[in-house]
Amino acid sequence: MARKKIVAGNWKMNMTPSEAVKLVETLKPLVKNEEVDVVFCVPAIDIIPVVEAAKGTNIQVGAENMYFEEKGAYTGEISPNMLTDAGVKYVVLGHSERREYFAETNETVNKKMLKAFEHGITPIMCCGETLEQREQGVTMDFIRQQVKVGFMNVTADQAKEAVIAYEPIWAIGTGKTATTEQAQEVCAGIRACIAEIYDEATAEAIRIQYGGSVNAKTAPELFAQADIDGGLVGGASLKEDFGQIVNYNK
Ligand SMILES: O=C(CO)COP(=O)(O)O
Repeated sequence: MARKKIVAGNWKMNMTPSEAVKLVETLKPLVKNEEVDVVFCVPAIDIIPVVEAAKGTNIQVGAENMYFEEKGAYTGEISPNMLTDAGVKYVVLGHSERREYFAETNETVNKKMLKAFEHGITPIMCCGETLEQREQGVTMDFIRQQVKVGFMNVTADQAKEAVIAYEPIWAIGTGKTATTEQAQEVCAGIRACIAEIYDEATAEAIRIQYGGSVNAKTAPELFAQADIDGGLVGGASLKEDFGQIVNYNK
């Protein structure tokens, strides 16, 4: 069975609540595509107004992070229950910016993965190499470790529902998209890694996105690759271009 494409915007630390509502109003008519799951991953404070503004549309709302405990003395953190109660369906976990600036590790990502599944939130787990690692030829070793630790104790049935985003760090926000061949090669490698951990059926079911300077021009070719099931889009998700990216096949 063919996997449904999933195109998610990662707004990062952009858009105040009022700006967020305006952006949803602008994008609402542009992001209709029945062949694609459309997700807006937004800052925590924007979640409630964005869920409200997206009611009755095909837009699903995601968070950009989540804590792995249920509740308690964790000042500043957001729990899975808070997210589901607000209407969140997806959560981005282990984005390279969180790994770099907020000490996120494969182990904390794994704890968050398990919590997300426990609460019925679909994780979008990010992985990806630095330029140095690519040049040293250890791209796949590094990513396999991220995936293997990230999915520790995740069942095959859960993994089938998960999303992995391959985001080469050197391509994020740099305007340097990985070539289609580079992106396809790593996404195929990630799928092979999932087949090793689980089985062929799980590898066939899991959705793998590419992220890193995706734009309206590069999306069609990228998303047409055998192992690329859509994209995680940063900068271009804040503009009308996001509509074209979602409609890459039109
Ligand atoms: O980090 C990204 C999405 O999570 C990619 O960001 P850009 O699309 O801005 O390069």
